[in-house]
Amino acid sequence: MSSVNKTAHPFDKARLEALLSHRFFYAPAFEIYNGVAGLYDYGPAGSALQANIIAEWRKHFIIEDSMLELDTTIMTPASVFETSGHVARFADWMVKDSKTGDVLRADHLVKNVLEARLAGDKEARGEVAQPAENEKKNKKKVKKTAVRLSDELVKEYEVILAQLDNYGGLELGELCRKYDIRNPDTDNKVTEPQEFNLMFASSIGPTGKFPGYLRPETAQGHFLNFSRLLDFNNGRIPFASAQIGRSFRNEISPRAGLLRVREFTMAEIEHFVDPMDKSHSKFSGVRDTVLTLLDRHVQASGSTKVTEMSVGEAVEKGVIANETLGYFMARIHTFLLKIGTNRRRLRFRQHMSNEMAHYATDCWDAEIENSTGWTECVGCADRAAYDLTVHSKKTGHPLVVREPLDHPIVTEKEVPVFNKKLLGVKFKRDGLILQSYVEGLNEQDLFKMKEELGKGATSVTINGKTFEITSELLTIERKTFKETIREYTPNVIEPSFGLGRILYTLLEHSFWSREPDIERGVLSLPPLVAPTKVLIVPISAKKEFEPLVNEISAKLRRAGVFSRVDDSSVSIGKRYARNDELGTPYGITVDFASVKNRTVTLRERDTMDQRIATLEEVIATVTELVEGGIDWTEACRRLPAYDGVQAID
Ligand SMILES: Nc1ncnc2c1ncn2[C@@H]1O[C@H](COP(=O)(O)OP(=O)(O)OP(=O)(O)O)[C@@H](O)[C@H]1O
Repeated sequence: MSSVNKTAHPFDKARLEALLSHRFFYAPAFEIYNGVAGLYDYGPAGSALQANIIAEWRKHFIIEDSMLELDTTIMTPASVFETSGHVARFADWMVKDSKTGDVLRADHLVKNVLEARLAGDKEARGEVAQPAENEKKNKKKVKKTAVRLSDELVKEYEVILAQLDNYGGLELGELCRKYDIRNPDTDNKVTEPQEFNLMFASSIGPTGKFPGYLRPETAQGHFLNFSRLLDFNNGRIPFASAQIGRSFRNEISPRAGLLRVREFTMAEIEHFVDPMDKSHSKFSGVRDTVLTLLDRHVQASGSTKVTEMSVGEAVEKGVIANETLGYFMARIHTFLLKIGTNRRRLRFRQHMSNEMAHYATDCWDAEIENSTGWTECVGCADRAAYDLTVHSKKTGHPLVVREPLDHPIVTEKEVPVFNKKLLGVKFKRDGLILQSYVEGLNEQDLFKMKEELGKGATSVTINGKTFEITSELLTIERKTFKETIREYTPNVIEPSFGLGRILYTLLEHSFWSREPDIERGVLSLPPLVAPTKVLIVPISAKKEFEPLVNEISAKLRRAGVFSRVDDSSVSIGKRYARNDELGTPYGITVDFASVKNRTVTLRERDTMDQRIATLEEVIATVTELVEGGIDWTEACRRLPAYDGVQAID
């Protein structure tokens, strides 16, 4: 078996982008109308890759944990987002170039400028070599100049960068002034940060009187259907709902390809759990999963040093707030590795206190490193009872769990009992004021009143008016109550995935160029998610290959393996090179010997190793390879090597 050196050529973003565009993974939407920033169309390869990631997501999360899948509407009445807090708070801070009026996202501006200054300082100190040409191309960032900074300033910049997500508009404005942060494109000063709401506003119906928004996340659709979901789940908790669908955010300046777009596919889970018990029945199965963690205390100290820790230990030590949150972090980790994310480039970063939504109790982002730095690809938050509580309060619809108690709770209480007739006669309409006042008294005050009434009479003063109360008018009685139902609002743990970010970072992690020819790009996508699993390559387009090619296609189809035939007129080598760029892991070549002997060759993408065997053996092996039952080493053990010549008996 040949070995492969995937790092012989350093990562070259421009080459990857050219490949993705040329092979139509995705492209700017409305391109022939000059495109619109932040909107992309996926082509056949990108759509198939996304569909395969989604299919695995469904298996890994929905099927594994029997989640309840939903498909709720995108267009949402404004009242829903007023209640959820999105109308008031779903915003980013923007600044404008004081002369050109160009708009920039304030936190991104601070980050890009300070990072460029730190890089310039390193260069001035001679700590880094001049970047290679292709490294420069990888970073379409702010231009850096080799200027030496004081040690104090370096420390200050590092602390700011480690806590950037913690800053609001005021602080970002102060940073721009204090460190003279300007628009890097023009060197002009920028204005004070202003809030910009990221939701796309719309109007439902012809009157213009019914405002709506395109949803910026799928979550509200889960919360609004909570009662139905609970009912579907036979009134039992915990359970989780899941939804895969489009979301829309009017991002201020989307310039990072698929990493920041204005329309994207999300996959979200809302796990509803008892606030008194956030343990998870399957936690023991993930306890030993080791995660790379960057907790909030480390960030607060201005560092980005990560710790490797098992989920079990992190929950025990209180680093991760509870078992359910830990369970999902471990499952997210396993999912991302399964689809091909590089483990060394994956970490979980905890939100700092200001960064977290005010109602959330703990929140971790799965961040994936790529050519732009570390990018949040999955958010995993404990949203407490916030969403269900606010929607319930607004609509009057109870979004609660009612659970029969195993052991009813029996309590005794003092209860005021009025002689209603006498109350009306004596105090007329003010009687109601007195009644509600007395009913609102606590146990201790009622007890005191009872004692006084036992002596004949008492009095109370409400808003300056005194009420004389006799024991004929009011008695305080001790009554027994039996509670058989516990009613509570569940808490919600929410893993929220952005599929475009996961897909793009996966493409970066999979991309390399073959030695010695840098032009020969390869995408080493795992068979699980590769758009096409097997390429069938007849040596030429001659009619005599057709029956065998059709037979192989049909057999692979029957085995559930997605294949394509490439019988174009270019050389076999070129056809394989094209499919290496598409990430196709296996190729079956059909030649004259195949027609005669029913033997075909099987090629593996990364090593370019070739094996030879009968059509049936090759199909059985490739099916197992695609299903993940065996790896290429095992396939090599089973099938003899092909030395480049097929004997024709
Ligand atoms: N503009 C976007 N383009 C692509 N994916 C996005 C975008 N905004 C959010 N996502 C994805 O949706 C997931 C959940 O959204 P969430 O609201 O937690 O993101 P966010 O904190 O607003 O992201 P950011 O801070 O990067 O703007 C993110 O982890 C990310 O994968």
